[in-house]
Amino acid sequence: MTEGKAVEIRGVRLFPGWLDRAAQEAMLADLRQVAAAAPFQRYETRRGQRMSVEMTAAGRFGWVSDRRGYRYEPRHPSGVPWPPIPASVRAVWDAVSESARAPECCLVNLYRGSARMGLHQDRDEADFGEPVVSISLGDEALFRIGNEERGGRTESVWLRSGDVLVMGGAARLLHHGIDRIREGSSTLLDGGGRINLTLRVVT
Ligand SMILES: O=C(O)CCC(=O)C(=O)O
Ligand SMILES: [Fe+2]
Repeated sequence: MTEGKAVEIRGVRLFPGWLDRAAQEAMLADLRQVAAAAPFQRYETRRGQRMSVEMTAAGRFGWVSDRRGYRYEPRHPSGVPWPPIPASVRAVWDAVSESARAPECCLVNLYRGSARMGLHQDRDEADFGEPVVSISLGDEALFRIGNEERGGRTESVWLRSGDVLVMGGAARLLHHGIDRIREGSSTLLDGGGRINLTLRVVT
């Protein structure tokens, strides 16, 4: 782990290049095991649209979506419990979250091709005093940061492989999303694409 200095954008703290290449590869190996136990899925929304991002999770809870809506669940849709959060991932939380609690969910997002994530707030958790910690692996992604209210001006920043970002404090409920991935900008993932991890305290 290489400790860089934080850049702040609207209170979101970005640590560029927090993980070096070897640490990224080790984390990816851990995530392959997570995905073997709890395979990636493209969830349906309540309105019946398939999300472009493939998802899985680790930890006590995983975030899922289907025709009943979205929520945290203690099991993968197949019925198996989510695998534990890898120690390599947990170490990042311990280093940057400034939280006294342990993360209860590591949501794993896989972006391939034209996958994107629209502007949204992370607000399915019980305690907004706890931060969300995000880790980027693989292709670069254009991350858009908005406001607590809907609408208004936004700012964008490219997230690169190994970058870590913390949305906490006054920035916890800012709208954010991924406009697009720069395909082929990283060689980390076989077959290209980007994995994003978000660590959250759920209860
Ligand atoms: O992929 C990212 O960097 C952001 C993911 C995100 O906002 C989420 O999973 O809630
Ligand atoms: Fe989010």
